[in-house]
Amino acid sequence: MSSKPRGAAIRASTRTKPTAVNAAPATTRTTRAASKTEHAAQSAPKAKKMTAASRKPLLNRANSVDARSAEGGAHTHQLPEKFVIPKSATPIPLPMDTEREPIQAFLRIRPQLGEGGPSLEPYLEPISDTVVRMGDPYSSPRSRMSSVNPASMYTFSHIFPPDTTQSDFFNNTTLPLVRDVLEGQNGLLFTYGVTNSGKTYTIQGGSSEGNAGILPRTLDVIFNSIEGLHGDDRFRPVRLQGIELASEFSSIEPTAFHIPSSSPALADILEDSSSADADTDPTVLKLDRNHEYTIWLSYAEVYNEKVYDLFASVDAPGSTPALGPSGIPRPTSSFLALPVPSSQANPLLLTRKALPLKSCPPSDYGAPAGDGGTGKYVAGLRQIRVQSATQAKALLRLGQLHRRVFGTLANSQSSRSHALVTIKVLRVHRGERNDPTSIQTSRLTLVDLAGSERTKHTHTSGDRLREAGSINKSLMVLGQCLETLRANQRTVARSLAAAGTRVDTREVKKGLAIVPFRHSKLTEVLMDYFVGDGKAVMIVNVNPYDTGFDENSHVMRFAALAREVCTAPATTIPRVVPTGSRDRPELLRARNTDVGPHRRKVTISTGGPGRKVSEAILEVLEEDEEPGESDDRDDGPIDPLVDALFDEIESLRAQLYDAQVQCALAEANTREEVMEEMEERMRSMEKMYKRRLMNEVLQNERKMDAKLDMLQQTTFHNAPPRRHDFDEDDFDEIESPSDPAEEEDDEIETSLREDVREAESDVSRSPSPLVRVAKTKGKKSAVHTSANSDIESVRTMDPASQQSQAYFASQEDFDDASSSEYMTSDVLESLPKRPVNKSVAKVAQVALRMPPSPIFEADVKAGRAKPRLNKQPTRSSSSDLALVQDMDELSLLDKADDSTIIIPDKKARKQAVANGGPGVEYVPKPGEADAFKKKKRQLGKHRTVADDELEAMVTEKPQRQLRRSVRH
Ligand SMILES: Nc1ncnc2c1ncn2[C@@H]1O[C@H](COP(=O)(O)OP(=O)(O)OP(=O)(O)O)[C@@H](O)[C@H]1O
Repeated sequence: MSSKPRGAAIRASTRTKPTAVNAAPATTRTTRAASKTEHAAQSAPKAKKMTAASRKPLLNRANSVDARSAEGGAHTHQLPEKFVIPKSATPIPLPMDTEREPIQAFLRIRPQLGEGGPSLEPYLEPISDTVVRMGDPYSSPRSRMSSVNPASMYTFSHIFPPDTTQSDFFNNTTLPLVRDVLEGQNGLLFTYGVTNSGKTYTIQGGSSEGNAGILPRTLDVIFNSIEGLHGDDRFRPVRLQGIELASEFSSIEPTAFHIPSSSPALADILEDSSSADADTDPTVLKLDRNHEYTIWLSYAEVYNEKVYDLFASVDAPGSTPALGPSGIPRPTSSFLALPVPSSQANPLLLTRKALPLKSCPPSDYGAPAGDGGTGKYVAGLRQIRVQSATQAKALLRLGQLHRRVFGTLANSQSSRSHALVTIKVLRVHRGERNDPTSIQTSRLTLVDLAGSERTKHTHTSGDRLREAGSINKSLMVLGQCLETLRANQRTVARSLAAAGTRVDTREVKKGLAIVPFRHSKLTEVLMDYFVGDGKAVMIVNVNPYDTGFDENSHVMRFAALAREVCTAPATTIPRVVPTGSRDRPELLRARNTDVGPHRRKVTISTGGPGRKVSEAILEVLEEDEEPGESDDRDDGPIDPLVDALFDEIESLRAQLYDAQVQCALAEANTREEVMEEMEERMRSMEKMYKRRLMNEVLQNERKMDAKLDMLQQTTFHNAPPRRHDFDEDDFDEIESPSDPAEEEDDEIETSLREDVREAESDVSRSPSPLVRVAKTKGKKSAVHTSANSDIESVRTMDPASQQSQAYFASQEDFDDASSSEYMTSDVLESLPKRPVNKSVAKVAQVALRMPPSPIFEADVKAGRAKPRLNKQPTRSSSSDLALVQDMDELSLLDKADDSTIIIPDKKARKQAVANGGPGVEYVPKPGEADAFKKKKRQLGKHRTVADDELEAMVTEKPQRQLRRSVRH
């Protein structure tokens, strides 16, 4: 074992050289790091040489904005105004600490994709390149449901607008970490955000050219940079930091690929040709060429609070090589090579085993035995050596396929597990390649966290609910760890400030809170990055058009919290688990509710444009880690009570969700019932109004017919109208609905009765000849007086009324019965009030244009009546008179008119004479026919005479007949 602190010295000398990319921040950092490492080199004990990532004080790095602008400014596209980031006048100061480095939080805003929805307003507005304002678009004033302030400001290390290219994003967030890992430092990068916010796109990238994410770019840059510097694989990494002699299966050679069987295999179904190498990143970092590098990959997922190896089934070397559809050699997997069963009855059973977490032995860190390690490793996680970026990408694709197989296929586009890709770099000086103690180990872990959505937005149940619960729990624990770390760091800072340089660190540490890393597998795996050394970068992905404003606000608050946490040497102290809590079985039971293998069926269905649609039914068996396999040594703070409380929170969350679902269902049911009731009501109302309308139409028709009859009688009949023709019974007949079904509806009946009452009052108000007949029976002496007064009143009327009055008055003069009061002005006035009256009014108007009856004319000629027509001449009074004369002749000559019938009216005459009292007798006028014309009664025949028909009948027919008579 060499006693020279060569590793540190070489690192220092390497890092003084500026790299080709991102030179400015590298220079700044290198200078300080060099002096620190030189100092460390002098004091570092020999044993520390095994520790690849020696604890170096990290400095706050320059924000990547400068680098970005130095590269010529990537954001040349036209952005929506909201996303044009103004140059910040006052840069937001990041917390500076020479001993610690805060977690860097970058915000990436997802663009609005053509998702078919309306163009929405984003609720994020960048104020500067580090500050963003977030305002709830749905709450002004503040929404009842929203638990966050309507508008909040959040500060990030840098904000990347929606049009940031993958290349820019990588250069400014991940490239410094890649350089660090190649230089021996650990790094952690994790994406955080709600579902569909672009986390996977950021890590893995899109399918089109130039859209490769930070993971493939990282691999490209690493292999570009170590070109010609590959080491051998005599040693391999174990655990977190350890190294051991490599076994023969630790790497996959290009020749180790084999051709799959001829029957369709899972791989054929799952293979996504779009994920082929679309593009590669050409960036090359300048490295110390005295070193050799070997790169190792591991791929784990944390699903339902269990850790699984996504490379678990990758085939060992010696298999037949295989080529993927894109022509790129690919590793194979015993799972994916399995042929898909043709029958659905026998699903393909895949089994995988959860891996336990164990504490790293102190020797891995070069610490003396008895000292606790700072981190945990996944026991049994395969670490595979890769020799090219292509090979590494193919291997990762394989892991991704495994993730898909075991993931939620129903939710295949969404990550339901946390995926952790760890790239381990073993670096050794060429001159010391045989000395395992001189090998440096560093690792970069890229984590694609599952979406932090709330269950209520994803309508999850069953397995999905379980997944969501696990995701939320792990993220919640992560947040609480960060919160506790921040609080502890503040406590330490306050103690240091208060006590000056002389402070008992043991006393300070006693006052620190326990960081609850062990309450979630995710935080347990990542613990080393937070309490050990290295650098952590958090990428916050946000979709500002997403409906989950509240969830995004929580993400932003989480980011704000993370930015205040510094990654530093452990601030936690090992605590002995309280003995009492171990004896509390209910707490332990609460913690181990998920014990036992979990079985679920998965249907994989793929296809699409240009691809065959295939389906495979799998049964997935997820076995737990062996009891006792997990490292439960009291090397870290753990309190079962806290664990139980976390579980309680989860179960309460599930209950809350259930309650919300119940509420939503109840609300939906109530809405549906109300809707149905409303619809039923609407239907019955519609029915009722239809019936009512029909009744009204029928009623109007009857009324019109009755009034037509009445008009006909009063126009052509010289005898007093018979009560039978239009009396109360007729109205009763009109009133009472003929259809018994109509009586069902009380409302209609009431309405009808009102209508009829109105109609009755109309009728009673109108001086109907029939009514008057009833009233004036035996009052013949008054007839002429009344007639005279009416004649006088005509003079004061308007021309139209005068015309009607004149006509009826002349009729009255002519009639010897009490027909003196026909339709007077008040009747006509009342006509337009109701539909029935409108019709009657029309009839009346037509009747006004009718020629006077021949009987009336006879009276006129005999000088017994003075026609008002002469007194009140109308437009065509002379022609009317001529027409009347002609009609007189015509009616006498042509008795075969089919529209009228001649009936003797002896009875009516007799009645008139009888009514006239003693001494009254009927004197026929010269030429007067002993008959009257009566229009055929149409009432009972259900035939309605249209207005125009009636008019034609009344006006045109006589003219036609007149012409005929002239011809004769
Ligand atoms: N910056 C971007 N530019 C273009 N498209 C993007 C961008 N970010 C995300 N997308 C697209 O948005 C969709 C959702 O992204 P992605 O799957 O990465 O979300 P996610 O946060 O990983 O979701 P989940 O947590 O459910 O896995 C994808 O179709 C992706 O291609």
